[in-house]
Amino acid sequence: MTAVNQAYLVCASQRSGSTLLVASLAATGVAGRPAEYFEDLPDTGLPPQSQDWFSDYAGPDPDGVRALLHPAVAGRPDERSAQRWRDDILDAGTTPNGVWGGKLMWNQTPLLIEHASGLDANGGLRTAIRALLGVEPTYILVNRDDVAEQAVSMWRAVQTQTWVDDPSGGSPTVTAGADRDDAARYHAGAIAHLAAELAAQQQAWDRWFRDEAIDPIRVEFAELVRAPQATTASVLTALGLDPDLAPPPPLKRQGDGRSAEWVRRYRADAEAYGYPLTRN
Ligand SMILES: Nc1ncnc2c1ncn2[C@@H]1O[C@H](COP(=O)(O)OS(=O)(=O)O)[C@@H](OP(=O)(O)O)[C@H]1O
Ligand SMILES: OC[C@H]1O[C@H](O[C@H]2O[C@H](CO)[C@@H](O)[C@H](O)[C@H]2O)[C@H](O)[C@@H](O)[C@@H]1O
Repeated sequence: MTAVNQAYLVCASQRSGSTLLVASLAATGVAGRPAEYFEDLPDTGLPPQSQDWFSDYAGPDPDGVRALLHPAVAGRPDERSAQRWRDDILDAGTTPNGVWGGKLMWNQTPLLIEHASGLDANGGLRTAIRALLGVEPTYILVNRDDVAEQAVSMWRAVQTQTWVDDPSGGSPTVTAGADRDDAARYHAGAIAHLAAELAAQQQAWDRWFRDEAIDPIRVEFAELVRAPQATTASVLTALGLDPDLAPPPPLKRQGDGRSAEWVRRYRADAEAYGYPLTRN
C-alpha cells in the first residue's frame, strides 16, 4: 500500500471551480494527484448520470426536462473489496513525495462512508476519511457564491456531458461536440432544481465544518478565476509546499455569452416564480 505522509481534501459542490484548483495543484507534481475518487456509484461503477441529478425532480415539465438530459450509458457494479478500494485511491492520488490529494463533493459523502464501513470505520464522515487516509488531511473548501451561475453551468454540463475544457486534452471528460451544445436548451425549472441541490450541498459543508470545529482553507470561485495562479500559490503555501510551482491556469473557462444569457433569464424567472437565487 502507498505510504501517505500528508493529505488534503478539496471539498466542494459541482461547478464551483473545483477542477481548476485541483488541476493546478496536480500540475505542480508535488501536491498529490487530486481527482474525484468518490464519485462512482457502486451499482454502475460510474459517476452519476445526467438523469440521476433529476431523479427527485418535482418542478414543472418533467418530461421536457428528461428529454433534454444526456442519454445514460451502461456500467458494471464495482465489486472491489474495501481494502482494494482504499489501495487504489491511495496509489492513484499520491505523488512520490508522499502527498495525497483528492476532491470530495458533498453528494459523494454517503458513498465514502459506505465504502469505509468495510474498513471497520463505523462512524461519520470524519471517521471514514481518517480510516481511508491514515492521516488527518488538510481541508480546503471551494465555494461559488453565485448559485445562479453555478446552476446554469451545471444545467449545460448535464445536457452536453462536457464538464471541462482542457486545452491539453489530458482530461477524460473533455468535449462532447458542438452538436450537443446546439441541442441544449434553457429550462428554468431544471436550473432551479440544480440551484437548490448545489445550495444544499454548500450549506451541508458549512454545517459539517462548524460541527467538526474545522476551519478549512477557503477558496471562492470569483477570486480563483480572477487570480488562479496566485490562489493556487496561497493554497500551496498553506499546505507547506512551494508556492512558486503554481502554474498558469491549465483549464479554460467554459461559460460564454450563452451561459450569461441563461443566467439573466433565470434571475428574472427566479424573481417571478420564487426559484432559488442565493446559497443561503
Ligand atoms: N480558467 C478558468 N477561468 C474561469 N473559469 C474556469 C476556468 N477553469 C474552469 N472554470 C469554470 O469552473 C466551472 C466548473 O467547476 P468545477 O470544476 O467545480 O465543475 S465539476 O463539477 O467538477 O465538473 C465552470 O464554470 P462556468 O464557466 O460557469 O461553466 C468552468 O468554466
Ligand atoms: O455527474 C457526473 C459527474 O460530473 C462531474 O464530474 C466529471 O467532471 C469532473 C471534472 O472534469 C471530473 O473530475 C469527474 O471525474 C467527471 O466525472 C462532477 O464534478 C462530478 O461530481 C459528477 O459526479
